[in-house]
Amino acid sequence: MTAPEPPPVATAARPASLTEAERGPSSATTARCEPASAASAVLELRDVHFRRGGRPILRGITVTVRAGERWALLGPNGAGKSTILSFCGAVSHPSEGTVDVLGSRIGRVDLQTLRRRIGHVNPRHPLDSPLSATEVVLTGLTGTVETPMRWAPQADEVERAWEMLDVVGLGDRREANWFTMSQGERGRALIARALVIRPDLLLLDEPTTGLDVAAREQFLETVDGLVRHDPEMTSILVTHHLEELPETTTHALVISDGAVVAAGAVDEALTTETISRAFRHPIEVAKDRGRWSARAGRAG
Ligand SMILES: Nc1ncnc2c1ncn2[C@@H]1O[C@H](COP(=O)(O)OP(=O)(O)OP(=O)(O)O)[C@@H](O)[C@H]1O
Repeated sequence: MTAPEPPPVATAARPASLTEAERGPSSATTARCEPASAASAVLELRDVHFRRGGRPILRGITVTVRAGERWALLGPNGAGKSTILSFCGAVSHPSEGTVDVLGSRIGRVDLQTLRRRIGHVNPRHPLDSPLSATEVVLTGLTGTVETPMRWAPQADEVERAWEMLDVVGLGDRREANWFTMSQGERGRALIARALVIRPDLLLLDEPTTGLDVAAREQFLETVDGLVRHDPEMTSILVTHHLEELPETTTHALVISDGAVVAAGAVDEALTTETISRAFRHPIEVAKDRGRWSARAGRAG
């Protein structure tokens, strides 16, 4: 999945509405995630359709994410995960339907302002300079990849960056050079970068891509640790792999071919039936001590 890093300026005008034929199956394929608690909605997608070049990419996605929930977004290649994440990150608009992020309707508000409240962890962070871990985290405050010219952090901002490096277990790596940091350290530094703005919503876009098993486990521990640090944190983590889900995941949205297969409490949404349907292959889903696994089902 290759969700775009939020661009620095608001995006283009809303595309024209879809015709009925282009919309494809709507209510029939829509799984609604009913609110599990009275917590306020952080994100609401209602009957969202999206098309590219006339081709339907998303078909009737409806889901509500509430404060303090930690969602996983799963589905096979090309299912539409990046496209959904681009709405969650206030990067683009649906062709039809509504998206409310942090109480603001996408298409009616300045997206750049909204993005300042959203932390985005993208393991393909395109940094080309030998910034220190502290400097990388500080670029979260400027919303840039590089440190802007003539910008210098205030003392309290540096303190905040160090605090976030402590949270992700990199307290002793403040001066580490981006070029010499391991993939795992980079991933954790990017979480600190996302957290430095005190986001109301954290998006993790296939954050364990490229990590070896030890680094992956350390990364997942870090993600689980965020919940202890801030139990109210709302997050959405995108992955293809059930093994890459943090134990603290509370809900899941499973999509396939642009439509919802399952949405809701994680233990109900991630089952052998829903994952097999989404990936169009018999897959046995198991959960052991808080972690999920998947293996191809065998005949007999
Ligand atoms: N720029 C584009 N132009 C045309 N079609 C695109 C473009 N980007 C994505 N698509 C199509 O939109 C569909 C959904 O893509 P999306 O990237 O959202 O899926 P994904 O679930 O994130 O996939 P992956 O896991 O492979 O990254 C796919 O069929 C893809 O081919």
